[in-house]
Amino acid sequence: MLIMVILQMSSSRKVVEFFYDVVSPYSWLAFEVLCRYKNVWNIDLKYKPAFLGGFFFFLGNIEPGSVDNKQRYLLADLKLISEYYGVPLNPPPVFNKETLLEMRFVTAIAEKNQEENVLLEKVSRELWKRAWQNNLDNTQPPSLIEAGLQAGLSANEVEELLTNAKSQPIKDKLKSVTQEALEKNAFGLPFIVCHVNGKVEVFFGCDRFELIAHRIGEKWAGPCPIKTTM
Ligand SMILES: N[C@@H](CCC(=O)N[C@@H](CS)C(=O)NCC(=O)O)C(=O)O
Repeated sequence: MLIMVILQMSSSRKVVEFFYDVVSPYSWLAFEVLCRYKNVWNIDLKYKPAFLGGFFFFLGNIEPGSVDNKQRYLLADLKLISEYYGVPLNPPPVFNKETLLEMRFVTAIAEKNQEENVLLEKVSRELWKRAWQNNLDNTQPPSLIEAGLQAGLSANEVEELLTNAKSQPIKDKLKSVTQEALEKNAFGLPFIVCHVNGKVEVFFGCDRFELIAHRIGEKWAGPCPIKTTM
C-alpha cells in the first residue's frame, strides 16, 4: 500500500528545471526559495547550471549593471527582495564578473553527481555567498578551491573537479545547457521551466513563484514556508 502511494506520488510529480548562474543574485534568491519548497511541493527539481554571459553574447543583450538607472534600481530591488526572502545580500561595488570557469566548475560538479544534488547545492550556495555576501573573487582557480573546500569537498576532489572544468566535455555541457535555455526563449536568469501535463511553461525571475505555484497546482505560502538555516 505504502509503495503504491509512493509510486503514485512520484508519477504525478511535476518536473521543474532551474537554470541559473552564480553571477546572478536573483538566481540565488530563487535557488533558496526552491530549496525550501522542493520537499513541500510535489516536484522533481532539476538544477541546470548555465552561462549568463552566453545569453548576452547570443542575444546582443546589454548586461543589467552597465545601465546606470537599471543598476540603481537593481540595488534597491535586491535589498528589498533579500530582506523579504530572508537571504542576506551585500552587493559588491562592481556587478559584472566573468564566470565562465566558475560555471564550468559548477557544471563539473553537476555532471559528477547527477543523482545527488546536495554537493551541487552546497558549492553553488558557497559561491553565491562569497560573491554576494562577502564580495570575494570567484574567477580564479584558488578561489574555486577555497569555495569547494568550504563546501565540504576534499582537496583531491576539488583538484579533480577543476581539471574536469577545463575539459572539452564539460565546456560542451555548459554550452548545451545554455543553448537549451535560449531555445526555450530565455533572455536572463533565473529561468524556471515547469513541465505540466505534457506542456512546458517558462518563467523569468525569482518573483514568479506565486504564478509557478498556480501553474503546477501547488500552494504558495510566501518565501519562507518552513524555518530553515542557510
Ligand atoms: N525581476 C527579476 C529580475 C531578474 C534579473 O534581473 N536577472 C538578471 C541577472 S541577475 C538578468 O538575467 N537580466 C537580464 C535582463 O533583464 O534582460 C527577478 O526578480 O528575479
